[in-house]
Amino acid sequence: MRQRYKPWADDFLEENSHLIIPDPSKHKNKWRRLFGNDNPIHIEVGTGKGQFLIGMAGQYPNVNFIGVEFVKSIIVTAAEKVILSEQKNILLLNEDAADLLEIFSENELTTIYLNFSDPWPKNRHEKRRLTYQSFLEKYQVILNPSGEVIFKTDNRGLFEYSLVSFSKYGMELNEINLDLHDHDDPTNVMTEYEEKFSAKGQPIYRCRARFLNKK
Ligand SMILES: C[S@@+](CC[C@H](N)C(=O)[O-])C[C@H]1O[C@@H](n2cnc3c(N)ncnc32)[C@H](O)[C@@H]1O
Repeated sequence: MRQRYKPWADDFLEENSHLIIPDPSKHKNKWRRLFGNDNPIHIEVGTGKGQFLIGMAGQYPNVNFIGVEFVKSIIVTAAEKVILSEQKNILLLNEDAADLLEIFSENELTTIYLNFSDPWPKNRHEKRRLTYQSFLEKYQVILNPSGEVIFKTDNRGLFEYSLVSFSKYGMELNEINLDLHDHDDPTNVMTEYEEKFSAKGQPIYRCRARFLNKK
């Protein structure tokens, strides 16, 4: 995702620390307190510029949404959009998904969205894919027993890899969709990448996956 360098990004982060939460491990097991309600928590990992999160927050006002994005300049763009949207049920974290276990406690989340995750097509980069086993291990801990991972992508190779990775890990696969836009689904909130790729006529793949044996 291309972004301009934003030299003022650090100041922006500091001024908006109510939205882009610094030192998030302090809130481990206390995220609902920060939202000021007892609603379920859904996170998007690799949230990009925030379009999906804002759309979902509007559609589901009784859900707390958290976007995790490790590129500072991108999360600043997402934050600017969240501020304009005036949605109160969104928080953002400028963090690496590799650190999710430091940020969320066991069973704290209901849903993890992986939208158009970077494919990392080279074999030697497999460990960076957000559906690699080491990430699944983290998702398994922080999702509650009925929680699920919902994965959307335009990338056939990453989709196939991820279905295998989920299955090998013993996850239950549900609703494997090979052309999400084949029919109108008014509940589907499009991400920036989804808009771009579906406008080019590319099929969008989606699946839902659940951990059967929660540790
Ligand atoms: C291809 S973009 C997709 C953005 C958005 N989800 C969408 O669908 O439009 C992937 C995003 O994931 C972020 N990302 C990749 N790996 C990450 C990680 N380990 N932790 C946090 N963010 C990550 C990238 O910086 C990038 O913004």
